[in-house]
Amino acid sequence: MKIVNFAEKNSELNRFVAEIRDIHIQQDRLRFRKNLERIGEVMSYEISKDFRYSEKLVTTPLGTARVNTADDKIVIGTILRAGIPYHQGFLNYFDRAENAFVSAYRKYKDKLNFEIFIEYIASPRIDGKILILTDPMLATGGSMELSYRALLTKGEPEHIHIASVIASQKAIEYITTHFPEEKTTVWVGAIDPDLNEHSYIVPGLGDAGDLAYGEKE
Ligand SMILES: O=P(O)(O)OC[C@H]1O[C@H](OP(=O)(O)OP(=O)(O)O)[C@H](O)[C@@H]1O
Ligand SMILES: O=c1cc[nH]c(=O)[nH]1
Ligand SMILES: [Mg+2]
Repeated sequence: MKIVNFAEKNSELNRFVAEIRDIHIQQDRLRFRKNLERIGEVMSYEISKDFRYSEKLVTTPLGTARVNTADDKIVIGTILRAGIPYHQGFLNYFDRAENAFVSAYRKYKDKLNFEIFIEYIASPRIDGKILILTDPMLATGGSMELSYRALLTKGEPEHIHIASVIASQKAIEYITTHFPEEKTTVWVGAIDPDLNEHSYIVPGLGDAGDLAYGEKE
């Protein structure tokens, strides 16, 4: 399985990731959401290099230009809530893509133990399409896997791109054993070493959904 870790190369994307992590900057919700969106845009550009292209003829006012454009059918799938601004970044580039939304939430039995529940799914058919699953945080990898399984009720994608901003090392291992090896690619802004006892990524950034939209009850 190909795993692309953007932190291994220096680029402006690192600054966006640094800002969403930084306790002095991340409280600015508008900037937090905008940075998730910008990271989605940068990742879209990189992922687009893996698509299939063919030459098209474009009529300009002065003649005909030959342009290589992508032929793949793309579905951007997102996990609520923190996925929303990140999703928008992908949609800014893949503006002709179809879209899927899944809700996944942690239901705590006590302070430390939780189950993940999927209650809502809105998706087109995904057979033979390129499915880009976007969620800024991959902590245990459980929400991503369950969301993928929920989307499989809508067909079998040709390829799956998993895009996250911060993943734990454990989640990367989880994804490599729970997604089809031959047709999954993982794109992450950074891979962090630890999960704490609440299964939050350490150092991570905290709760992405709360930082984007405010605390919930
Ligand atoms: O890999 P996992 O262990 O499943 O954790 C990751 C999930 O946690 C976050 O969502 P959260 O449950 O905080 O929901 P929210 O976006 O509504 O805050 C994140 O956006 C992922 O969906
Ligand atoms: O570190 C984590 C884990 C789950 N959800 C988050 O937003 N952050
Ligand atoms: Mg959250």
